[in-house]
Amino acid sequence: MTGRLIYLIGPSGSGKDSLLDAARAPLADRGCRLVRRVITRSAEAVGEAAQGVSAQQFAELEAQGAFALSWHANGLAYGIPREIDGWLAAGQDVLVNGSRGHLAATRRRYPNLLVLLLTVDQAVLRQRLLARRRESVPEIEARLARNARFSERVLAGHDPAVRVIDNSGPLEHTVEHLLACVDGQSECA
Ligand SMILES: Nc1ncnc2c1ncn2[C@@H]1O[C@H](COP(=O)(O)OP(=O)(O)O)[C@@H](O)[C@H]1O
Ligand SMILES: O=P(O)(O)OC[C@H]1O[C@H](OP(=O)(O)OP(=O)(O)O)[C@H](O)[C@@H]1O
Repeated sequence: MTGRLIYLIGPSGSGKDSLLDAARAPLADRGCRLVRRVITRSAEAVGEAAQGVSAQQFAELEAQGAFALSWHANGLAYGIPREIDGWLAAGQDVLVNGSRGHLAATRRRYPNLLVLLLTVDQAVLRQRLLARRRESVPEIEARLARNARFSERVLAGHDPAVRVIDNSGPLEHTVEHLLACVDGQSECA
């Protein structure tokens, strides 16, 4: 049996990286793999266990077929290494930090996708992005503006394959909710 691709999406600053970091050990206990993304972001700014590459290196990797999924957003290019297909074929679940903008394309390639949508109160979101200090203030404003294109469209569908996880409260609660979703428990709304 093939594994499930679990696609974690949500606004910039909603806590995707923090959640994946905090859930790393319990996910590993469940045999769920996390994949290291390839991003055209400078190594100092990466802030997650990602491989930083130049735009040219990214294009070369993409042309070589190194990515199972890739997209452009926020002035950056992001790639999900093709090794996830081997893990899925071997029956392992794989959780990736995904893109709302690339959701439809990801679904076409992985129809049985489980989508986890991480949300956070809008005011909290701005504060968290500013406190993170990874982007400049104009870049943060651009990321906040990008949200308007997605959140309602994704939520409005009432799609049972999209599970909503709120991260406005303590991260430990969000980790529990994530694990309940991965375990397929009914309290994962
Ligand atoms: N539940 C939480 N409570 C308080 N701060 C959080 C919580 N989750 C994430 N953060 C903080 O919010 C900021 C954005 O989180 P991050 O994981 O980088 O989000 P994303 O990867 O979705 O952009 C980081 O500074 C992080 O430490
Ligand atoms: O289509 P969207 O849902 O807007 O997502 C676009 C990209 O932005 C996020 O990455 P990035 O690590 O740059 O930002 P984040 O950590 O602040 O979410 C997310 O993981 C996607 O790769």
